[in-house]
Amino acid sequence: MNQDQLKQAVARAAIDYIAPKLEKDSILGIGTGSTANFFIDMLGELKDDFAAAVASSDASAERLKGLGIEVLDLNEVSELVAYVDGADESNAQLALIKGGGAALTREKIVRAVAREFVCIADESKWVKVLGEFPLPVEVIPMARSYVARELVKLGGDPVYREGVMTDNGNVILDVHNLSITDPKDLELRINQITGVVANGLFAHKGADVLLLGRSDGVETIKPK
Ligand SMILES: O=C(CO)[C@H](O)[C@H](O)COP(=O)(O)O
Repeated sequence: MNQDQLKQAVARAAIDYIAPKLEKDSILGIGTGSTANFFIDMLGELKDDFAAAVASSDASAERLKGLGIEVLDLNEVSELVAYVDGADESNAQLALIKGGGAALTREKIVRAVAREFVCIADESKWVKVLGEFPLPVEVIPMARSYVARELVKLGGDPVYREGVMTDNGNVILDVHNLSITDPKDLELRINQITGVVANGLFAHKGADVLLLGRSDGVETIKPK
């Protein structure tokens, strides 16, 4: 199976996982990226079984609306039955790196409101130690150089993602060459740098379940 087929398989597994949890008034949180897109496209099948969705990006919101799924502003919602999204890396504790698609801040906010985070990923995202994928950090534009210098002090090599502006009007620094042995600690340290809006470590609130697509099937993984 190629990577896209694995992504489709985990999207299908997420539909099967979510379907029994949906009630007529349920609101679902939906993430961003190519794996999330496969999920969104299949979610059309269930659109009469839940009330509405909240999306972590404008792109996902448009895709959902295109299928006739109502999209709500998060401020209108007090709880999401689940949040379904992809990841750039996951370790065995289901601490994640996210933000390859620059949507990390909204993803963190939507995830915070969700009862359960169902992560969907192909096996290329499964790692022993997080950090081979450069860690995205969303930064207020005027703080970019200052934050970059502070990230160097933490041992990383930040690279400005040129030409990219987030849905919140900010910029992204991708931090290379980190070996993240304590994701919870690093998540807090980076958040403490003035000018950082959010970083792509989902360690304090990681995934509750990972549906991991392998060539021999989808594995359901709970945090170690
Ligand atoms: O965090 C994300 C977007 O900000 C995505 O979930 C992550 O980049 C994975 O993307 P894909 O499913 O396309 O591999």
